[in-house]
Amino acid sequence: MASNVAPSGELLRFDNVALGYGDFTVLKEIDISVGRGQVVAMMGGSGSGKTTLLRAATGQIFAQKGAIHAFGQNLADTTLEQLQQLRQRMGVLFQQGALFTDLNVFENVAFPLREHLQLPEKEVTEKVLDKLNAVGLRAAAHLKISEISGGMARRVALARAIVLEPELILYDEPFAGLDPISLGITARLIRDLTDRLNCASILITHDVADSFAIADQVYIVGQGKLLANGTPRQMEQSTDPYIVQFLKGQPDGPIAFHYPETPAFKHWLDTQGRS
Ligand SMILES: Nc1ncnc2c1ncn2[C@@H]1O[C@H](COP(=O)(O)OP(=O)(O)OP(=O)(O)O)[C@@H](O)[C@H]1O
Repeated sequence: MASNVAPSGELLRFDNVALGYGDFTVLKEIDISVGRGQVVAMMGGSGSGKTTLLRAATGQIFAQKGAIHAFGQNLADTTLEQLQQLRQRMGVLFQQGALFTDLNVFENVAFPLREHLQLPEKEVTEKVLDKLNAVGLRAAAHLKISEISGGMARRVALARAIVLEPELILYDEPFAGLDPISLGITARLIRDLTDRLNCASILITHDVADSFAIADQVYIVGQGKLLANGTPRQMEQSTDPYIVQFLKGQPDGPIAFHYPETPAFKHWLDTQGRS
């Protein structure tokens, strides 16, 4: 029983976890702990398994080995109903946080409230305007999605992700494709929302400068495992060649450009008659 109870404030925990698809293991020996009030950056090269970590945190895939606890509950031991209840305590912001184009800004943000809660209309209005205010778009509530910019659409998607006041918010590359100013604003916003909602935020990101400016903890994955974790300052002081290459964006170093050849690839190549 004791192992089922999260230490105070711990919202997500990975213990010696291996993750993958079928018999393919993407990551192994992963230990992660995310506490209330923390902003955590998950970094790593392309294909290193960042999205896979996010899928595991939301129970879309399960650990091949080890245990994943969200809100103190082992995800592998939950019923589908329990898993859905846990997911309601999470907000997920995908890179393409698709908005409903036939609904205006207000109705997009109101959507999860109407789906999950039976609230009086006055309360819906209050909650939606409050979240739109938090992302600086209160006065855009009436606009159609076709009338707002791409950067604004991201912020509407963010307001929608937080409208149910999740305890854990997962962001898949929240900075991708943003200009430097919007990027800085979005980073600040993630920090402020985390503090204001007293939730935890996990960001998958490639952006070192802006995520380091707001993160409490950084995890770097690569070569099938967790390469490093610590505060941004500890990462900056690392002399590990992989970390140095990753943080400086250097083309030459231990990070391979080529996707590794797997048995499945070799088998496919054989069937092409080109081995
Ligand atoms: N549904 C799937 N089935 C099989 N393999 C998958 C699946 N999704 C991802 N993979 C493989 O898992 C590995 C990690 O992919 P993942 O999407 O987690 O990487 P990532 O770090 O998020 O990459 P990027 O930064 O390029 O988005 C890759 O080798 C990928 O081919």
